[in-house]
Amino acid sequence: MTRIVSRETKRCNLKKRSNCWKREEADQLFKQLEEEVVYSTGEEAKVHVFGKLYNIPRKQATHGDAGLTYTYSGVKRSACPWTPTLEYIRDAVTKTTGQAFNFVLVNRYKDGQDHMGEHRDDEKELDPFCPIASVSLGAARDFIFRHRDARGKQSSRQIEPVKLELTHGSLLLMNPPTNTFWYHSLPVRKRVLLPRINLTFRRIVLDSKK
Ligand SMILES: O=C(O)CCC(=O)C(=O)O
Ligand SMILES: [Fe+2]
Repeated sequence: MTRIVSRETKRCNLKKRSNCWKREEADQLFKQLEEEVVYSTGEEAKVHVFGKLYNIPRKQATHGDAGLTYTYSGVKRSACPWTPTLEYIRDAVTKTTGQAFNFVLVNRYKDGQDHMGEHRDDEKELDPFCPIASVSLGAARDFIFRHRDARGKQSSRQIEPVKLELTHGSLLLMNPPTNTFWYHSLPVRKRVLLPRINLTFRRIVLDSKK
């Protein structure tokens, strides 16, 4: 695992393993996920921004233990059952990290036009002591972290963003308290023509189980 450093090392606590899965295995996992994952439609495929509903610029699915729900961008999503491939990847991530996960958010970007805006994974139902484990398959994409005090023109501090490339078969661990102090985004990359699937394994505290 490579530790990713910034001047704010203690707070931007990331670890990356580029070759968690070899090329052939990663190809196979991508193919299986394309067959198994059913992406949200209707209300669940939208986000609330300042009281309005918008289509998200990618596809999303949520899977996890029975009964779990997760509110993301103002829309509540319930977890579909684990598929065999998601379970297989989850178990491999648990073996590598020593952490148990009960939920995964799947994001599918059809090409470089699909993206994710700057945000923190700071939902109240997440276990604050558990890292978020991000598995990437398919096209490599840039992933950018910006410190909360260094965003926008009127920012109070000058802290360099942390830029990573998330490649096919890689695993990125976002350890606490990264998501308290750093925002992250997956920007548009017009030259990327191929799809990418990202899985973020999370631990939801069971109080939020309904
Ligand atoms: O696609 C990615 O790598 C980012 C996913 C992400 O930030 C999220 O699911 O919250
Ligand atoms: Fe995120």
